[in-house]
Amino acid sequence: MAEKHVKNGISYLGPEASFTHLAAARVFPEGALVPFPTIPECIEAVAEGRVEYAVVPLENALEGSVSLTVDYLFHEAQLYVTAEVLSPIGQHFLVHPENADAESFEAIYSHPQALAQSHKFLFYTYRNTPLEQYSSTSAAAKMVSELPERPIAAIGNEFSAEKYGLTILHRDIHDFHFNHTRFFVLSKTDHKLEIPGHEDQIKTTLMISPPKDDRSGVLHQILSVFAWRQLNLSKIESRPLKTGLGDYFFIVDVLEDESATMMRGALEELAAIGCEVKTLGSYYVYKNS
Ligand SMILES: O=C(O)C(=O)Cc1ccccc1
Repeated sequence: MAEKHVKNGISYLGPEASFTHLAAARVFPEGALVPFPTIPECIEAVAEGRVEYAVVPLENALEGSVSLTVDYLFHEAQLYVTAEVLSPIGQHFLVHPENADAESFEAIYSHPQALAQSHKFLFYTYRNTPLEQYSSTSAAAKMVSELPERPIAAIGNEFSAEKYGLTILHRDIHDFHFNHTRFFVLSKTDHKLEIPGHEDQIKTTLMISPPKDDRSGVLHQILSVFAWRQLNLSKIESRPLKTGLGDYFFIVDVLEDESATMMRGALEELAAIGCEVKTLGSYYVYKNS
């Protein structure tokens, strides 16, 4: 098992029973999982060597990228992706059992992604109730469990309901059925987590900064590097470089190992056309049920 080799623990966005905790438990079922209150703190813990791995949410099928994670990986830390965990996400409306019959709620707390994923339900059912952003779904659930005297609610998963003794007042309130989140398992060293049960397809994530001269057709040039080599892309996204309006870098997921001949050629050619490439490494996908 992977955790036999994990000496120093695994950071995740806590507290217990967050979606990130469930993702971390998929790849490290018996690992020393250490909760941190924010995503940057999880990433810093692994960058500074206080833990060996960090598990962080990267992208949600309904809401898109978690920009905090993407930007931190690009601007702040040189870390590698050792695995991806793909988890189905079910959002529920959680209340303290003492408030299960409340007519209305003072406020609804959750992680911004969870609030956004449940937007339609909240709009049609609790239009006049303030929505309050919280550091994670499980932190919101924990808080609701500690304040029975306040008629407040949290949005989170079934495990939070169980762990913190909450009642599920409304089940499956996320707006679209296909609600999945991708999580990255990060490390300071470039390697693949290889434990039983991964998907066959290998992936490589690259962060590509185009040449500074802003010449026309540069995105086309970048894409052709992959196209003529028949390297399939499963994602391309632009993020601000934060150097000026209109300056972007591209996050590209390629369905190939970075050590493959075609990939090495692609990386060389990207450098030759003036791109700066930060590779996050190659990894397998682990599906969570
Ligand atoms: O808040 C959590 O539980 C997290 O782990 C972050 C998150 C929030 C919503 C969907 C997926 C991950």
